[in-house]
Amino acid sequence: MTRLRIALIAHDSRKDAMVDWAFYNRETLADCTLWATSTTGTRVQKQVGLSVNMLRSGPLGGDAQIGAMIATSELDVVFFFWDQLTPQPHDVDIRTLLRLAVLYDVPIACNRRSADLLISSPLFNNLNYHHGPRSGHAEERPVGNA
Ligand SMILES: O=C(CO)COP(=O)(O)O
Repeated sequence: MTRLRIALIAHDSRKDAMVDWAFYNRETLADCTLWATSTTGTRVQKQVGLSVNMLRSGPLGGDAQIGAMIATSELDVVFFFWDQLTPQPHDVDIRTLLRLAVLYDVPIACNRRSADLLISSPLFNNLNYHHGPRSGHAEERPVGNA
């Protein structure tokens, strides 16, 4: 079975939650290839002991790198613990990442309970297929399909 390719991202106020969540799910995550924005990834690597491929820090382009990886089918799942109460200087990059995840039908969990549901889903280990952009859109479904 090919390893799932996962991105981990957390805003500062959500990093403790990400570390806690990654620790709880460390056995599952250890079987995946992990990518992360650098501050998030450094904490997960040091505090959980998982091996993480580091991208740039979010404000320095890390979210944009993850968006580009989604567009080139290099990621299967994104866990993004997002702070909804603090303005982010790189908000435009964050929105691009979210837009591309939706466009490319890549599962993305933006809070802890969604992350819990996603990682515990019976479908989790079968997420490394890719539809390509727009495939979920009604106008591209075969005629006759509900
Ligand atoms: O800003 C981020 C996501 O938008 C996260 O970046 P860091 O992991 O480098 O803090």
